[in-house]
Amino acid sequence: MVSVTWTVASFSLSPLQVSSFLVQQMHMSQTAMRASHKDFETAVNQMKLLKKDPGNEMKLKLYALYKQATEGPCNMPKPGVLDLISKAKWDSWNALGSLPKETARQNYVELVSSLSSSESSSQGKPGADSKQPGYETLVVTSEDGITKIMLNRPTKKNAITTQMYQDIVLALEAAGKDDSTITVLTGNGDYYCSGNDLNNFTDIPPGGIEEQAKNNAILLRNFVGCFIDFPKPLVAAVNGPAVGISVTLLGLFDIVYASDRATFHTPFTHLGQSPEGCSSYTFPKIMGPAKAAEMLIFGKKLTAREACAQGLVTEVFPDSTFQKEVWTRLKAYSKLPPNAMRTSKQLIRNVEREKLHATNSEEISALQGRWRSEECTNAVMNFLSRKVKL
Ligand SMILES: CCCC/C=C/CC(=O)SCCNC(=O)CCNC(=O)[C@H](O)C(C)(C)COP(=O)(O)OP(=O)(O)OC[C@H]1O[C@@H](n2cnc3c(N)ncnc32)[C@H](O)[C@@H]1OP(=O)(O)O
Repeated sequence: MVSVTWTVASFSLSPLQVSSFLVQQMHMSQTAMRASHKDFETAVNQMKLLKKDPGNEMKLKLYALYKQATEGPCNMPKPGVLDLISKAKWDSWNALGSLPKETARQNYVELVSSLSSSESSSQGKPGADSKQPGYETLVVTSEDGITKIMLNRPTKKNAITTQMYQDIVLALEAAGKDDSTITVLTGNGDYYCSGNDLNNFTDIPPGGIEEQAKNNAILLRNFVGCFIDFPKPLVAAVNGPAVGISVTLLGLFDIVYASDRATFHTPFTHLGQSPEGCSSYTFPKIMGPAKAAEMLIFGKKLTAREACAQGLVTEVFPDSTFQKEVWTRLKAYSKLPPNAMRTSKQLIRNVEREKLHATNSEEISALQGRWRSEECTNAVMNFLSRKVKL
């Protein structure tokens, strides 16, 4: 797939953010010393050396300032509303109005300089997203008969990128074949997972939204299929709030342990979308049709205790002792005879395996329609431009 992105001084831009910051930029440096063309060139090169992605909002600001500094006020026709990326670029640049080129240059230089210094001062600090060799955004460890797959984008609430869907599939395939007896999925940081990374929708291939919907459908079918067919006991350690697909998938796990800080939220309607992860089948079966409808159609958010009362969660632990209690329990389970555990899991799953795959297919064809809809496009745009927070 060729992703439609912008490259400004080595960073690809794929966001939707129209920030009032851009307007503030117009006034920010009017009294500051003017940056020379050489300072500007140095800043452009400095951007190439940054190790950390500065985030979509910042990339948009830089894009707009760069264009203003090099070409002057926005002179392009306004793109159509469905051309999300071009529209966001246009909005950002256009918001700079008649900001003089020299001021834009100065603001660009200051912004890059602040990025460089915050990067050098935060190097090695805990809490930042870190990359493990092999996987971009997962940490996979195997110990005491347990393979742990940890989502590792804490600064983005562990939102699942396209790459991450593929990495999770690879990690599950490997875990299914390794020596461990139990596999655990969990999140790093304060969130378990905030669901699909909504920026995935801005990565538009040459064939446009149609092709994007087809690619997402293939990705999702394979991803959910892996959970349906996972051969060993699969446990979710829900360490914090869970949103979207990270909630719906829970119906395919064998055990779900949750911190009492966790919440369970499936805002599909708000996003102009429909349920996935086989939840249109598993949720009514687990909690009854009325409770399932309130979650899946109306986006009702459940606390951990409510989710437990409704059968989606196996057990809730106080957040302060969550890790200790869960891992002690799992270590004991991992010593049980592995083949007997696998056989029992397979027997339970075989009863409804076909039904689950059929549900997965049906949900995905409904979603393909949703992804092409204006309701979905507008909702995603709203989130990415921060007009609403779910
Ligand atoms: C291709 C297969 C498709 C499968 C479809 C699946 C359906 C779903 O999963 S639907 C659910 C999608 N998820 C959401 O709608 C959640 C969106 N996020 C939020 O509402 C909020 O971020 C939050 C409630 C999760 C957290 O709010 P909080 O104020 O605590 O933190 P923020 O400042 O908003 O987040 C920090 C940082 O993380 C970015 N981020 C968080 N979640 C997502 C996400 N799902 N997609 C993209 N980005 C996300 C957020 O933008 C912030 O980034 P910046 O620091 O760069 O602003």
